[in-house]
Amino acid sequence: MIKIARDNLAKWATTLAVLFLLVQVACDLYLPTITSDLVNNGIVKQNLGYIWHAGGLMLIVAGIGVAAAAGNVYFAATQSMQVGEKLRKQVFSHVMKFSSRDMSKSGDSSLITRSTNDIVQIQNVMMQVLRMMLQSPIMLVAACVLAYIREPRLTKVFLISLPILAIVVGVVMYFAVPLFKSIQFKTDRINLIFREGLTGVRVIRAFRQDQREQKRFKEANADYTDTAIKAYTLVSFLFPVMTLILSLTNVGIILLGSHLIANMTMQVGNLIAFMTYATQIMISFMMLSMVFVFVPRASASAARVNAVLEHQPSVKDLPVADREHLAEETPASLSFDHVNFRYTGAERLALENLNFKVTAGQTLAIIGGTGSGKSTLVNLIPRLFNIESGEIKVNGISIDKLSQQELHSVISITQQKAVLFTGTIRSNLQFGNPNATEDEMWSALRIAKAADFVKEAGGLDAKVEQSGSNFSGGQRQRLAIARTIIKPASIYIFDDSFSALDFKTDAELRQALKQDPQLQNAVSVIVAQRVSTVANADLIIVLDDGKVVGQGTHEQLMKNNSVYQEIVYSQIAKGDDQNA
Ligand SMILES: Nc1ncnc2c1ncn2[C@@H]1O[C@H](COP(=O)(O)OP(=O)(O)OP(=O)(O)O)[C@@H](O)[C@H]1O
Repeated sequence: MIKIARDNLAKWATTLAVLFLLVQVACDLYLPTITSDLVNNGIVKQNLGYIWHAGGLMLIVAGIGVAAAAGNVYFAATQSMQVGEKLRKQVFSHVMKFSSRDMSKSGDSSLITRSTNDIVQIQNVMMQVLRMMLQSPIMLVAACVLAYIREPRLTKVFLISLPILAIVVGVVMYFAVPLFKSIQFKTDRINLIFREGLTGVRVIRAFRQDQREQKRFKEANADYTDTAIKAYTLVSFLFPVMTLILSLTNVGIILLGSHLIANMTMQVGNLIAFMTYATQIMISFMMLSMVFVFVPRASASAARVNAVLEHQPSVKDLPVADREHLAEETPASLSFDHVNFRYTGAERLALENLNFKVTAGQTLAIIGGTGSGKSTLVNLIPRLFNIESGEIKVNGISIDKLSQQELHSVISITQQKAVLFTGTIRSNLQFGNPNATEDEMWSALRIAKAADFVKEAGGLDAKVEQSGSNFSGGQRQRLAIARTIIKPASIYIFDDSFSALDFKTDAELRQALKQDPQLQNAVSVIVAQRVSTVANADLIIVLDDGKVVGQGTHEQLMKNNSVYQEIVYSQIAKGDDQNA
């Protein structure tokens, strides 16, 4: 919390908030003294002039107090909201640097809770600190001193009430603080189930698992609600108990005070002032106790946000001085030299001893069964993961020596699951190339066989809903392909991007890609399950369980590779391979 406050609160605004607060506290503390003097010297002595004088002074002091409170609220609110804004920005831009491994480590639903709910907790506590939490200890100490100065004999009452109050607050905190901390983790769980339910709604319905999912959500929701009820009930219990203690304290003060007044050893005004100070002491104590509830909760949130901000992305760039750069005139090429890769914590290598080189104008195809490592291989090219040993070169330079930004600027990729963003067709294509002209957009859409349905949908400004849900799976893939080819790059990667296309469209699309001048000067990497998609490639790599079991052209592999032959024959047998 302290680190977040130090890094994100503007010093001048925070100082002003504290200064306004001090003025407000001074006014609040001065008012009972004026009231006491007004009663003792004005009302009791029937001195009208003094009453007018003290009344006027009261109005001025109260006015200054209100103005100072307004100033404090303004700076406390703007500062705390800006802390929230800065933190959300920092978390978002830091998470953007995360590799797939970093993302899966934190969990995306937890990252969402951290950047929303946790940051709200922090900003609320910042507000309370700048508003009440600084005020209460100052008020508490000052009111005790002033009450003692005004009437030391009455302070005996506090010797009983304050320890009782401290015990009540301590007991409540002991039980409430762990509950508040666990609320954050339970919010994560609700978000996780909610997200899975929303993204998998069709699957859930298709498998008739609605009841099971609803039960899972109901349990997590009930668990969260139970904890929240317990935590807030405990805290709410504090207020009536404190009010009771405050009332009893006032009764004690009145009993003792009336005795002193009857003995003519104390003035009525002093009793009124003392009671006001007593109320201020009790209220400050109550506010201070809230510090012990909300600060630990926000500290737990701050620790969760700091954990994200301090997490070092597993894929890091070399220091600027050690980096190499891509030369514009270098022809495109991609090479793997004795590359081994293992997922973190895995016992076995996911990819073993990969060796190949493809140059400008060539197509590399990767084929293999489910889980053989095809996507893993292509994800190594943009360095989404670090390899264990060996070397990958793009345009002749080792990818470890390039900044990720520079590397990504020459790679254009369509992932296995086509991801579109909320907006329009135009904004999605501009993701690939922000400077693309309308002609270039239509050309990319034509090559990707997407122009017809885009025209029908209303053209480039047709809406794309969240995740492209208003388009079919095949349409989404074609739009993702158009976005890939509109980007000028040296390496084009299509990770199983043709799987949702029918054979005819698949063949037409590959033909169109072959004729595209941009792709003719680049390396194309195609991952596929269908032999028809890969048959014309310059180099085909056959993967099986992370190992290269065949490497060559379609003709070479048909002659001497049993695994490839098996794939081809199984597809012919199924009638899949009409175009091979
Ligand atoms: N993030 C990950 N962490 C750990 N293991 C992973 C991860 N991603 C994939 N794997 C494992 O690596 C192996 C290869 O997976 P990969 O996704 O590369 O296969 P694939 O050939 O692309 O499969 P498919 O054709 O089904 O898409 C699988 O055994 C998979 O379980």
